[in-house]
Amino acid sequence: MENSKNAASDFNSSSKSSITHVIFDMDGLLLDTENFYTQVQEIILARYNKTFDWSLKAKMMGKKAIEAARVFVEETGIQDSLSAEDFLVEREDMLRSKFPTSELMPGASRLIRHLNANGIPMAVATGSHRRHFELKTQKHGEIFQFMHHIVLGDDPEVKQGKPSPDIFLAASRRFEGGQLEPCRILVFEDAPSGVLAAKNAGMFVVMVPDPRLDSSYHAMADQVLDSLTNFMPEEWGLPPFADKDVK
Ligand SMILES: O=P(O)(O)OC[C@H](O)CO
Ligand SMILES: [Mg+2]
Repeated sequence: MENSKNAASDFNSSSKSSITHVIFDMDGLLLDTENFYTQVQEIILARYNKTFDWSLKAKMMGKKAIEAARVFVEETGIQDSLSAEDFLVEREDMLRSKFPTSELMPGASRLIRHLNANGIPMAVATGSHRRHFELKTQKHGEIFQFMHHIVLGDDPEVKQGKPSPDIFLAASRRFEGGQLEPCRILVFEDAPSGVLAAKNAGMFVVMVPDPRLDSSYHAMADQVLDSLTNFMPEEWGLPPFADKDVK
């Protein structure tokens, strides 16, 4: 799938070289946390003799917790037995025990360190709320400290979760100098809702999807990679990796 859609090559050179700032999604992009949600949701659905699949996963991932919960109970038809609010309560203990074990996705550390070393301002925009963010990043303070700021799903400026552009526009406003032209921002995302949110904000998006996600979702992204390790900064006018930067 690497570079299976390389729309960067479709852009004129001024667009490609206009990137000055980067915004990262977190779950499933920087951190390998999406499998935790999948495992827990499989367990809960099994109680109702139903199976969790990737068509449902695609509709939930990237969203704020309550928005994803509503999708879960409605799409599976269990809303009369389990409300969205009760679903969140039910999964909480399982998630809280898993999140502190979160690992970085391949290539995340290398890319963040490279952009930081080259003075590229970075932010995180995640649907995760504060309590979950703290648990997930417990082991990764060293990497997240390179972010100029972090916008969370329960931030007051994020009225609606992804695919609304709210979170990316809020992240853009908080860079030095205020709101940037959207074409200067490159977003990294794994979720269909997140890619759409970034496009709704007018930004460029590199999608790094799970291979189980239906490829029809790739069409929205400007570039699709099978791993952050395959990102080539120079395709976006950003400084290239030096040979010494180990993947
Ligand atoms: O992918 P993120 O970082 O926006 O997180 C969203 C949810 O918490 C998980 O899908
Ligand atoms: Mg994500």
